Amino acid sequence: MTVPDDRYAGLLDQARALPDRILVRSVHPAEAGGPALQPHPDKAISQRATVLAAVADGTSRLSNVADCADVRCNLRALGKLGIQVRVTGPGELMVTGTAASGIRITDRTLDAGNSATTSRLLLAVLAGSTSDCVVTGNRLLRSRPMTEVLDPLRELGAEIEELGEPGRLPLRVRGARLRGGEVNVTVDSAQPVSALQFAALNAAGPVRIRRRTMARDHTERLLRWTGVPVAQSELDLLVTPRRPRAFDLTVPGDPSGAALLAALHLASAQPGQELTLTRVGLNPLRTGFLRILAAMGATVTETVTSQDGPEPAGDIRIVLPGPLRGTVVEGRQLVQSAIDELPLVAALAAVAKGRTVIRDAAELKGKDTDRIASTVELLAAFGIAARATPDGLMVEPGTPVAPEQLRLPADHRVIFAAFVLALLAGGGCELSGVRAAATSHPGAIDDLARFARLEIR
Ligand SMILES: O=C(O)C1=C[C@@H](OP(=O)(O)O)[C@@H](O)[C@H](O)C1
Ligand SMILES: C=C(OP(=O)(O)O)C(=O)O
Repeated sequence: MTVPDDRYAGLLDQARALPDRILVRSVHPAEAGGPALQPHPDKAISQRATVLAAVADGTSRLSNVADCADVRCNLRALGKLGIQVRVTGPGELMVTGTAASGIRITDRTLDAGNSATTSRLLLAVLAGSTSDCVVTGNRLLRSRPMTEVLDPLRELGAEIEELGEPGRLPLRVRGARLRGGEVNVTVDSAQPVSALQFAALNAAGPVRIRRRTMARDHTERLLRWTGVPVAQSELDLLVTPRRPRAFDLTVPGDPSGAALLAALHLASAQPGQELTLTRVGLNPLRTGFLRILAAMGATVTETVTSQDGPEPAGDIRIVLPGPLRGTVVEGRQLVQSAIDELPLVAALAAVAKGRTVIRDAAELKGKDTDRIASTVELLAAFGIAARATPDGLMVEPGTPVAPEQLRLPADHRVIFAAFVLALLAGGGCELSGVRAAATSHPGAIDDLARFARLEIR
């Protein structure tokens, strides 16, 4: 996968093609007391904020927008719907919203690329519009399940036709007048809950969304902040249809990006060496990785320094006083709050004292790859015994040994875990397929270069 070459390329901050093959030569621990690091901007909030701006009343200004392949696909799709998106500086966008009836399609086929979030949010916005479009994605995305979004949208009256395999993209959406009512989300995932909130904005009456797990609540926070009534009672959300106000948002740093930097640090640091990360989103529904690190023996301090937008943000300090300990990661809410970081947990578990078990994470099977299988395979490539279980995996620690050459799967989260394992093994490992890191984080190789000597092949 390459960073899509479109009219946003070259304009946002990190726009450039990545190398596909790198040699991790050796580890060089970050200097003691080195500078604080700032993770890349949050992808999940960037995705939601751009779609929200597209349906808001007026022109919104977004800063520190994630420049990654998933967000580019999202922007390109919005462009095809006639939404005016102007890049005004690195990571800065001005987006002028259009009422559902004002969508002016320039191309009926919207390609979400690799991004399930983009595809699911688009399906919801289109379901209540006056347009007739096809939402599709790349080969990986076309194999991912869509029924968790399709079924409740249809209950609200959406007209969606499956053009390929049942329950998969490509899907044709003929815009319809959606009704209000009650819908159930029967998976742990945050995406259907977000999608249904977007659908509710344009429904004929309030929509109650019943879910079984609290997961990232960025959409509810953004909607409330832009004037849409979203009431919560226990796990249920009640969304009253309303056109959101235009807004001015600075996207915080990505907790997933913070997790990568933290894992690279822990894989290379001397005991007692500290890492400080700044301007990170500290939404507790996203920071489960920090709680898992604490359970593994790290000392983690979070300090909220800004709460003015819809999300808390601040600094994270991490220090590992002694060796990592194995842990049990379980419980749907904890798992959801660290869902994208579980491959990193498994990588660090390779050198922990004692076994690590991850449970309640069956959802990982429906990501860019089956992340349970690909994480187990990755660990095996480094000589670490890991085993897939029906809802997670088990890691028996050992001594990671770098394979001379390793072809990585097209899954950014597994690639990040490979970077951590390459450090834990002390380097000496050529990794190919690393370009897919651009899905969420084109700067991932630069992050790795802070902790290792690299050669671009
Ligand atoms: O809502 C989101 O932005 C996301 C939610 C998670 O997926 P699920 O909602 O399918 O768990 C996560 O894995 C994905 O990276 C982004
Ligand atoms: C799975 C991910 O995103 P999405 O579901 O949006 O493709 C991810 O970023 O790890």
